[in-house]
Amino acid sequence: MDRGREVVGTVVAVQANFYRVRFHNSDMPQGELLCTRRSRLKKIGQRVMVGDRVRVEDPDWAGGRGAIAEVYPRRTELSRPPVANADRILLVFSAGQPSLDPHQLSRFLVKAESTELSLLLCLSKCDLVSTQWQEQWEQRLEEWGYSPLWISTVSQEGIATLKQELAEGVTIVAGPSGVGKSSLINELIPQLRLRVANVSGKLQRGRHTTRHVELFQLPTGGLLADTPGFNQPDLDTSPEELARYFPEARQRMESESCQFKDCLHTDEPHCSVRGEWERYEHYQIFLQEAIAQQEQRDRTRDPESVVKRKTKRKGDRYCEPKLELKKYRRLSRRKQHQLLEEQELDELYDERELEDIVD
Ligand SMILES: Nc1nc2c(ncn2[C@@H]2O[C@H](COP(=O)(O)OP(=O)(O)OP(=O)(O)O)[C@@H](O)[C@H]2O)c(=O)[nH]1
Ligand SMILES: [Zn+2]
Repeated sequence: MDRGREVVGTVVAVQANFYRVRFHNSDMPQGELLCTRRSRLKKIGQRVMVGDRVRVEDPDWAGGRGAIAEVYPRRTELSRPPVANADRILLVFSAGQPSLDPHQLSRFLVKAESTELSLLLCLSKCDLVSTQWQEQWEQRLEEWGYSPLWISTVSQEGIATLKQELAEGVTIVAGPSGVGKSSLINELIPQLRLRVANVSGKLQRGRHTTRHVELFQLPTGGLLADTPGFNQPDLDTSPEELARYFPEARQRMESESCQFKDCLHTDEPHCSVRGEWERYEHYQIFLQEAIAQQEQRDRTRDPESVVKRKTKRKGDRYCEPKLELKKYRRLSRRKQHQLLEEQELDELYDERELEDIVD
């Protein structure tokens, strides 16, 4: 990969205008370089994200510095947390302490599904629950469309399997507070604890600010993003899309379509989704939320340009994004996030902190 004066690597952290780029070749003199972004990229508005594959020019191995000259096309892109090329979400929920809350689990599952990345559900602290309890939940989750991996950092159950699952690609860890994410990450990357303690509290603090994302190298291969950025399960999906994020609803829609193309699966006639499945109730609750969010969004932008208004039976009004404009709307929202994040990142680190990072 080292073609004279350029190398290709992965951005593992973004700190103000600096990028930590990691190289996987064993023949590199060292694993990482602290890089700036060529002004040409700045001019064309090319953003550099954690997870980006980049070409670095003029690597100065002795000084540990370089300059990013090119960002390769992204396979995937998340805005919250801002990570490029992520492959999967590792959703961690605790089997006991705190106990498994079906409603909260459902929210996180829907949120994870909405990223369209692959999803791995881990139920942690399984040392605290009986096999019988596990079997019951396993059956229940199967009906939801999921097969969980039971893990425990105490008994080590599932840890080896999990390591294999994560050995390739980029994984984003998500899940509510207290379920054992930190314990799990320390188990997967034993060096990390050491490293966090060594860097004068800097990374430690970084890990707990909502904007900071960092990719850690797993000893068995693969990269892991530990970020609290994903942990507020605000759904942020349109009412029309919501059903797609329930495997049970997807399955029903695949075997038989609803009479109306824009069916929201509430009280429409000949709906294939409405019915006797456990999480239908969750669907209805999330739908009300999604409709409320949609209305909120509509109020804050020019309704003419983005939505067409419709009147449903019983006079309920709701808004539907015009199809051809939806794409544009998405882009522009992403753009907004992007600008905001760049601005906040710049504000987050002052000059003195920058010097710390460079040291
Ligand atoms: N019994 C049992 N306890 C565990 C296990 N894993 C973690 N814990 C305990 O659960 C508590 C929370 O663990 P953390 O790793 O801090 O959880 P977290 O998800 O990182 O929490 P936040 O930092 O708040 O997001 C700690 O007291 C751990 O010792 C496990 O497998 N079994
Ligand atoms: Zn329907």
